[in-house]
Amino acid sequence: MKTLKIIKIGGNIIDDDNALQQFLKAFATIDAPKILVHGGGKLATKMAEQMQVEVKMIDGRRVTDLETLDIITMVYAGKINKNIVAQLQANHCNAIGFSGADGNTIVSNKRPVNAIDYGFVGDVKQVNTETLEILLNNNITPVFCAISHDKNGQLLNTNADTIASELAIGFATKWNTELYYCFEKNGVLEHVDDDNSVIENINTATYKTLVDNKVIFEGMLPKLNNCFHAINHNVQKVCIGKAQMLFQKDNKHTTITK
Ligand SMILES: Nc1ncnc2c1ncn2[C@@H]1O[C@H](COP(=O)(O)OP(=O)(O)O)[C@@H](O)[C@H]1O
Ligand SMILES: CC(=O)N[C@@H](CCC(=O)OP(=O)(O)O)C(=O)O
Repeated sequence: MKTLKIIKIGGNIIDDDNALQQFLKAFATIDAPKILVHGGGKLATKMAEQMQVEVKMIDGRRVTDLETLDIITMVYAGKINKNIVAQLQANHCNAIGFSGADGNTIVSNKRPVNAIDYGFVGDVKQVNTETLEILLNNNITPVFCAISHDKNGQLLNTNADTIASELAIGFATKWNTELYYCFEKNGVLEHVDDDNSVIENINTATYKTLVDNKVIFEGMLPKLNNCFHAINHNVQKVCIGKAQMLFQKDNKHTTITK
């Protein structure tokens, strides 16, 4: 089986021009099939505020009305995605930008309205890998933003961590798939302010204890739920940490196991 690395980067890299440049330079040197997934939530919030559109987040998810959907489409699929693709091209990595609508790669259902109406937010129902495999087999690197579609003409906002885990699951039966979540800390930490307190391995049982003891909270909860979703659906390797974990062998990070 061929190995595929799916790498997700969040706000800490995207919002910092130098960090992004450095990361993309290093990413371009990965001489193996790879997919980059990027968020951009912080920039979308900034843009919405500048345009005086109300920002509403519930449990880390953006309530996405039509105006907000326009903003996130411009920011995620436009500004951030195209900038990353251009910089990868400058680093001799042949990249192509994707939303889930492109090549019908990620189909989702608009989240049903229960207690909360999230608006135009999509829950992934299907990942189509055929087009992506043709690109990967020809040394072309897909770059995904956090947008999917419903196959009826509607774009939907889908969390970037979820896009990454669902893509990984979509590939996992045919490829040896590795999923890497890069964020601003060295991994899941025993003490959130101490970057030296990395928990090197978390499994289903220790995860429960860490949540019960409130060691893990806020944004880390949905991120870890995505990690376990992936590891329980054939994804071979799931890691969380700083981007350096990809490039430096002895860089401490967290590995998720069943
Ligand atoms: N045990 C923990 N270790 C590390 N970070 C944690 C932990 N518990 C909660 N967090 C929080 O989770 C955040 C990461 O989630 P989030 O902000 O959603 O990431 P992203 O960079 O992908 O947007 C960290 O910045 C930190 O504040
Ligand atoms: C539905 C939903 O919440 N979507 C996210 C998508 C962007 C994202 O996930 O960005 P980060 O990884 O940088 O947080 C949002 O609009 O904020």
